[in-house]
Amino acid sequence: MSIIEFKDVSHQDILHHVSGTFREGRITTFVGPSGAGKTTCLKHINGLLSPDTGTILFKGEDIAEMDILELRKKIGMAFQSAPMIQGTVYDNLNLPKAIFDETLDRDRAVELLHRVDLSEALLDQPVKSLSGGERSRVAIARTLVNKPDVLLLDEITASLDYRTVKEIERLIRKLQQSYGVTVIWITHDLDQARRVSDDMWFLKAGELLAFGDASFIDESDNPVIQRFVRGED
Ligand SMILES: Nc1ncnc2c1ncn2[C@@H]1O[C@H](COP(=O)(O)OP(=O)(O)OP(=O)(O)O)[C@@H](O)[C@H]1O
Repeated sequence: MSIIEFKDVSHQDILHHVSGTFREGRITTFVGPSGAGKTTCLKHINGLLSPDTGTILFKGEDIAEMDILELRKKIGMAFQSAPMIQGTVYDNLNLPKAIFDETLDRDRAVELLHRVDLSEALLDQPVKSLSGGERSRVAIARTLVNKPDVLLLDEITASLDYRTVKEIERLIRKLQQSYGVTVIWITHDLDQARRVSDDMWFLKAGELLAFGDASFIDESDNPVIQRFVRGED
């Protein structure tokens, strides 16, 4: 079943009549050349950007009609450059609650750290003392604070070393399998996309050329996709 659907979405000169679905409980990876519109699509899903024309449905409801803060409770987002505020790990995990004038229980904060395989000893550490991999995990834990149905992740493993990249990949899979969360993410690494995707969306120059089961990336007879796979684009 689809959890999010784009219906004929256009945005400035960046996205052109994009129509496609994201299946519930799956990991979908955006692939395609630089500047294809991947990040722009992602930002449309949690209302950071709005379509000029067309509609985006979340569980059948037009997100333009939804309360934006409620939408962002249901759709958590972490960027590569996940902005961390100065302060402790707890301060950062508390941010999504603070937006609603609420406070995150410390017990819940510890539980979130465990979910991303971090020790509770980190809770009162300043974030600036963390390694890149630990920061990525805190960024992911922060997206889980409001128990979202969907996680949006943009390039969260860029600039991490190979071993840490693999650990974060395992974590993404674990979150999907253990909690049934739908993951929609972007990576520039096609091998990584193959390793971690159930589904893919292939974008080129703002057009969605293919979407669905990830196997299409290696089986497509579309010359544009074939060139991308050969590393020629
Ligand atoms: N705020 C903006 N105003 C105008 N153009 C923008 C804006 N943001 C992005 N663009 C342009 O839109 C196009 C798509 O950008 P986007 O970042 O969505 O692509 P992408 O596929 O994520 O690229 P990359 O893989 O390089 O991150 C690019 O040509 C970019 O220069």
